[in-house]
Amino acid sequence: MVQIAVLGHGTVGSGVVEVLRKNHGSITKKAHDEIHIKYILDLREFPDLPYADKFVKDFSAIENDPEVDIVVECMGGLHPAYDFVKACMLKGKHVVTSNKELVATKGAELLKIAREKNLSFLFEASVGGGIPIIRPLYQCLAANEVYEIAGILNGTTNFILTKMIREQMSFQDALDMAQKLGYAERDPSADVQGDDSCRKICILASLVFGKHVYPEQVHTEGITNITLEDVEYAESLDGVIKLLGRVKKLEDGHLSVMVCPAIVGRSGQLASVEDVFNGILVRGDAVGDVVFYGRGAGKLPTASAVVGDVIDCVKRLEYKKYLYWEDGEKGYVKDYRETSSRFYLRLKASDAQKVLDAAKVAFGEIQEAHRANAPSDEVAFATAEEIQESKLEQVLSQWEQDGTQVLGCIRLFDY
Ligand SMILES: NC(=O)C1=CN([C@@H]2O[C@H](COP(=O)(O)OP(=O)(O)OC[C@H]3O[C@@H](n4cnc5c(N)ncnc54)[C@H](OP(=O)(O)O)[C@@H]3O)[C@@H](O)[C@H]2O)C=CC1
Ligand SMILES: N[C@@H](CC=O)C(=O)O
Repeated sequence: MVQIAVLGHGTVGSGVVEVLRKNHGSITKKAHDEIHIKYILDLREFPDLPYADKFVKDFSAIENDPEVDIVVECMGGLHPAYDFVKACMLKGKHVVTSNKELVATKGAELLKIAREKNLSFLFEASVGGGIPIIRPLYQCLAANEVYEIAGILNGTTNFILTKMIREQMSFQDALDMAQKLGYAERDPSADVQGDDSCRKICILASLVFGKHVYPEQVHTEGITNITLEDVEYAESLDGVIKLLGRVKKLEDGHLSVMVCPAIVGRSGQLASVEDVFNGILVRGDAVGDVVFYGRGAGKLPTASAVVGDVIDCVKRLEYKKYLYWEDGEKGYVKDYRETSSRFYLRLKASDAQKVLDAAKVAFGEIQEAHRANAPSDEVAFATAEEIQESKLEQVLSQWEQDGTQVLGCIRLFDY
């Protein structure tokens, strides 16, 4: 019998317990051993649960119990999650976590400890909720030189955007719903400001390219400035707005990594990913394009990934399969201002035609965008060519000085 402890009994932790209890028989067969939950750590009391006797409030009971083989961390946040996970590993316990903030920030260090101590440190649920993506990347696609990953990596924001686009629901109402459904982070600003997607693209980039990419190296924009007007203009360009995380390997060996709202073409591979679903496009030199799709958040989908890791861990208590990446370094991720994209711009100017003429001079060919009942002082267009970010900043700053107001600026990506 393998004894485990679950840290945190919120959305994910309670889902993990539920799945382990509900599917106990089949999980035992697949793990070739019985998995027994010895402790559940939480700050709250759960006296009415049939497993109320397992709750503890003192972490040291778990840390110091040599019978606990695997610790499943579902508390979230960096502290005390990092301190607890590290302490458990130093005591020789394997760790499974759903905590992307932990992996994106401390992954290289914790993977090093795992290797030194001959332990598993697994985190399938940290990216894409219930979608298998970590294991396919380091196992099934290991033959490839992966050169690009782009994905809708956050269920909450995709849910909000879908509600705004399909039902004209307000941003706040959609966010409230996502919180009630257990999709959002404890502090939902991490979802809507892009930090959650940033952590996830950091994990994927670190795993695929072998060197830690830290969240502070990644230019990150959220969806808080996206309006229903932008949604309508995007439709006229035959596109749809999605929050994307993207990493590309550049020819000089550096990475371009970014999180931002983007207009993707309706016929592209990510446009139809709606609601809480995530879609992750991986480009490999042998396989070509592969898209992973499924529920990116929520209690049971996430528990599915966590429990899958627990089973894998139990099967490998003796023979580890190491995940690994090195510490990162300054300059590894290219300054986003040196990269280029196509852009959609929405502007307010007293002389709209003058702005369109100036746009053609600055950016070359443009495609005008339209929406019903647009005021006469509003113009919107997409550039046909890619523009370097630093050049765009210069042009927009000059226009603002000349009295043109930038109401919207969104990249266009070909996925
Ligand atoms: N929700 C989702 O769909 C997904 C979440 N994740 C990740 O999984 C992790 C957990 O998320 P989620 O379950 O949604 O979060 P919740 O806030 O629902 O659950 C966290 C639980 O941990 C408890 N907790 C927090 N700190 C401590 C502590 N110091 N000691 C004991 N218990 C503690 C909380 O107790 P209390 O409430 O009393 O503070 C709460 O019960 C996060 O890292 C999240 O990013 C990953 C994929 C999907
Ligand atoms: N808040 C996250 C939860 C899963 O990672 C999301 O909405 O995607």
